[in-house]
Amino acid sequence: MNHLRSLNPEQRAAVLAPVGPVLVRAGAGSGKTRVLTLRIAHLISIGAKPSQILALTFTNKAAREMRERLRKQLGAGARGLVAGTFHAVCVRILREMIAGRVGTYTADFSIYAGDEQLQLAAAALDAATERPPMLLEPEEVLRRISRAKSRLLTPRLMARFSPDPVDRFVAGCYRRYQRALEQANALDFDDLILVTHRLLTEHHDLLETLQQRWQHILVDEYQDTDPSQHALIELLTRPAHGRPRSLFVVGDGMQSIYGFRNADHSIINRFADDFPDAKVIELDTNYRSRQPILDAAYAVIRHSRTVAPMALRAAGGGVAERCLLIHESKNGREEAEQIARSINELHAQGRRLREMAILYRTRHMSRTIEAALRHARIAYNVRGGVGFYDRAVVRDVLAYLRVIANPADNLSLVRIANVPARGLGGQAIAHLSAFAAQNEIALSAALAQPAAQQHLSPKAAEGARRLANLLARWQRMAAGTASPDHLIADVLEQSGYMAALENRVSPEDLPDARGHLQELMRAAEEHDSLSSMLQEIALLTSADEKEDERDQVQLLTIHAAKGLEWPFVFVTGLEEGTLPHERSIATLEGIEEERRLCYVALTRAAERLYLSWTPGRNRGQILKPSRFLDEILAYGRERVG
Ligand SMILES: Nc1ncnc2c1ncn2[C@@H]1O[C@H](COP(=O)(O)OP(=O)(O)OP(=O)(O)O)[C@@H](O)[C@H]1O
Ligand SMILES: [Mg+2]
Repeated sequence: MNHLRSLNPEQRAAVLAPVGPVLVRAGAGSGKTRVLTLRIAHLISIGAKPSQILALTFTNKAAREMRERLRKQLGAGARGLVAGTFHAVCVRILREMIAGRVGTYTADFSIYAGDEQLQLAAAALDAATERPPMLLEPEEVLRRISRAKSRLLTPRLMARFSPDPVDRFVAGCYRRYQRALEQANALDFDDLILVTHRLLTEHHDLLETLQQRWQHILVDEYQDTDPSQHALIELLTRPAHGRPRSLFVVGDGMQSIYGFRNADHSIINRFADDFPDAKVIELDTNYRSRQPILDAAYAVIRHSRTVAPMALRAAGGGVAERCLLIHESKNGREEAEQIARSINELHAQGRRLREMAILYRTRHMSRTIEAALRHARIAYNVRGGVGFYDRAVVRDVLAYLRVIANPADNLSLVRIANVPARGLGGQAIAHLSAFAAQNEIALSAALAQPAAQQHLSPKAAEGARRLANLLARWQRMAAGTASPDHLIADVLEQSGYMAALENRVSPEDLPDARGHLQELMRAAEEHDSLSSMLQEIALLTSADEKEDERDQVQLLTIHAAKGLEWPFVFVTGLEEGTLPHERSIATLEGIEEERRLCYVALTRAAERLYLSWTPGRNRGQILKPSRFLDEILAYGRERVG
């Protein structure tokens, strides 16, 4: 492999390490992802079939990039390799293996996220018979359920072993929430991991099948795995048939930023304890950033109390001037205008817009920046804005499709029951739902039952019959040869949705809404089956969206910037209350995570890092510069003085 020559000795040692548990632990930009990709090429060169390799990444985008790189290196030799997110891989496993083994689930289960989860959590909370020990919002209930799931706790274990009385109360909600999910033949995101884990611990034959299928597992961004993901990896890589555990993980404890999603950054530190024969390799040369940028990152992370900070050495010499610029503005608008000016300067010097990124702590901060960029006529792309699939009309059509694919999906049916209006108002739906619950059938099945229609108004009964007939028609189409885009066209036409679109959206949004529906059909053309289309959409996360090749400045949250790099990076909002975020300031754990987040932000830059702050971001309040900014300045003074 001639690309091995371009590696430094530690990187090469990692790529060529004997098969076994290997951890590459190293700071930002030290080539971890690159080493992981080359490790795959190495495994193939020593006889592994691509189809025996499973690469787990954090976003679909990262997975796509990995497949691209391997295609370049290995050509057709990379075919069959599975690279995907934990969730995507678990969906594949579950579609293949869940039916008949976990409750009443079938292979066509829906995946519930966001709103749908919240609705079920709210219903589970409402149905509680005991009084909660404190005022609880559905969001908080959901957070606690999610946390329990990430630790592989069932409702029973949560009720029995939680030291916290609130958690013991939530365990009851968790049980009801889970029952509602199963009735809808639906899983939430955490279930994808949890249920897969349960399936594989309870069915040894299935575990063996998968261990046979994937003999080598690699994980990027390992610091952001949660305990359930870790347990799943441990299970899948258990030594079997005399083969050693082939597990190759790369990560950086300093970049652990998904604590709010239950990631546990101590997992990476325990690797050598969990796998006593592990080989641990550290890399210390940074190939991405110039030294002053790395010094700024170190100035922040060296104060961490939870990770042992490592200083980073820049490989490249070259100019190290004007790598770090700090700017104070009067308010957020002026900060944004200053950024626009800097971008125009760089652009005038011949740099491309896509070499620049603007990072911010919270999503809403993009609004002011967007206004300034529009005003300065600078092309930009907001990653993770209101996603295409979050738009109301798109979600309506998807709800139709989900009921067609999974007739038990009650929430989706409720969404579209009266869209367009067909006499099935709130009361009719409540009545039908009660009937469905009593008879233990799905809401979609209740629609067609004469006994259920008896107590409806004639108009509602007629609406229910019509909808039931339509659903049956579409289910036949989906089971037959109709392609997903044909099916969507038929749904829009026959349901009357298209004709009634004017009632659904305001006149000025109408052209956009039509455009979105067309776009959805285009997306559908790329799939041969309804279920493959729905699956891909369910797994899109805000961090990944389609790559856009146009020359545009990239706008994104720091969280979404993980693993990426640009020559010029603007990190905005270095104020107390913004970064660190005010919500996190009160606790040590909170500040620690903000510190790591800041480290991630700073280490995205290769050539030049622009830091900005303003005391006047929030009206009626004067903000102080971020402690992280103070630390960067203090470190600079220390080194000069
Ligand atoms: N030995 C090397 N020689 C030249 N360039 C390298 C070498 N190793 C890595 N690089 C380059 O350095 C940059 C950072 O590499 P990579 O993205 O793999 O780092 P990373 O450790 O995964 O970073 P992060 O922690 O941000 O995910 C990339 O542009 C990569 O191509
Ligand atoms: Mg990486």
